[in-house]
Amino acid sequence: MVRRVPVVLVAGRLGAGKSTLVNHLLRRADGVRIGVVVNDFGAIGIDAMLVAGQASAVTSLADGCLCCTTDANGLAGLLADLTAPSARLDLVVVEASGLAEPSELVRLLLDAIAGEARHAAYGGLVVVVDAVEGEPDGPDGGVVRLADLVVLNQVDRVDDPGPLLEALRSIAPGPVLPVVRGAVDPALLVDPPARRSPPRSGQLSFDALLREDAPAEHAHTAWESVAVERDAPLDPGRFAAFLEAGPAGVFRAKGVVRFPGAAPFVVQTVGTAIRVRPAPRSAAVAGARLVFLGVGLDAAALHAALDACAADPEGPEPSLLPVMRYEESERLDAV
Ligand SMILES: Nc1nc2c(ncn2[C@@H]2O[C@H](COP(=O)(O)OP(=O)(O)OP(=O)(O)O)[C@@H](O)[C@H]2O)c(=O)[nH]1
Repeated sequence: MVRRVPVVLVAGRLGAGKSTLVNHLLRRADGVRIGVVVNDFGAIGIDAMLVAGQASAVTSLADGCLCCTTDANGLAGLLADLTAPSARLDLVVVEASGLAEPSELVRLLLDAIAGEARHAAYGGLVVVVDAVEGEPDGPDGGVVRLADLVVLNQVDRVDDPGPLLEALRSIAPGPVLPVVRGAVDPALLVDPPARRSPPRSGQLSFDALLREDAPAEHAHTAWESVAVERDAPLDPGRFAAFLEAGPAGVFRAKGVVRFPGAAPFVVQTVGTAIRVRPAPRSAAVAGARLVFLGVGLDAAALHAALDACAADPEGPEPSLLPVMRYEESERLDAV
């Protein structure tokens, strides 16, 4: 089965806690092999030094701001190396300098995925906001509006993070996670090895996700998952519109979906980034099996939304175009 390695961008202003978050991910990796690209502004490479020794692979772009790196041998080349099957990494985290422009970083990453870094997948833009300094109406507001996941860090340093949390939730398109010392569970970003496909060929990891759905075991972990199954095919247009709208609180979604008159598709989303590919033969579904990961999920609303995506059983076969727009190329070697 084709395997792509998610690449997560971690941005946020100076001192927000990006390095702390990356280090937390590395410490909590629990078997997940993480590669880190650190973008230090200036040639000293302090941040790279601070994460070195914990990551499976650490690479530093010490020559300046990551968003200025546009040559093919820059970010794209690095990501191509780190996500190659031979590197055997599960996740790559790019820690941007506090000076990098996140929208440019996302563009660079997507260009890299479309080009040289063909084994990479978009893993999301994580924006770290400092609970003391963060002002959604200030400079952070613009970045927060782009984030697939907002991490409200340093909540231990304020008496009541509630108002800022509410303000961020009102402008962020994705979930907002309040944490101390960047304590984000890596399982929110990537499937942990124990939950990945077992050796039996073709079985999909979301099966394991359904089984091992127990995020509450970690006190600091505030994310949750909701599984939705449907017996009847979905309408491609309605389902695509549902994903494009970005269901409230959802950071990642994955599963298998069937549309009228077509073989099943594997669907994966990070924020509003959607990827679709034909499902392996073993993934037989009559309608849909989906798992949503996020913060503050409304299970009833997700179930109702999927109900509203049902195809009209009496109607003509709908066009697959709204979904096929998101089909990823199958030019990868099977790995
Ligand atoms: N009290 C408290 N301190 C924190 C927390 N998170 C990070 N810090 C501290 O805040 C300072 C800045 O954290 P970093 O992780 O270096 O921030 P950064 O965003 O990587 O900073 P730059 O690399 O300069 O952009 C460090 O001294 C951390 O130890 C937190 O949740 N609570």
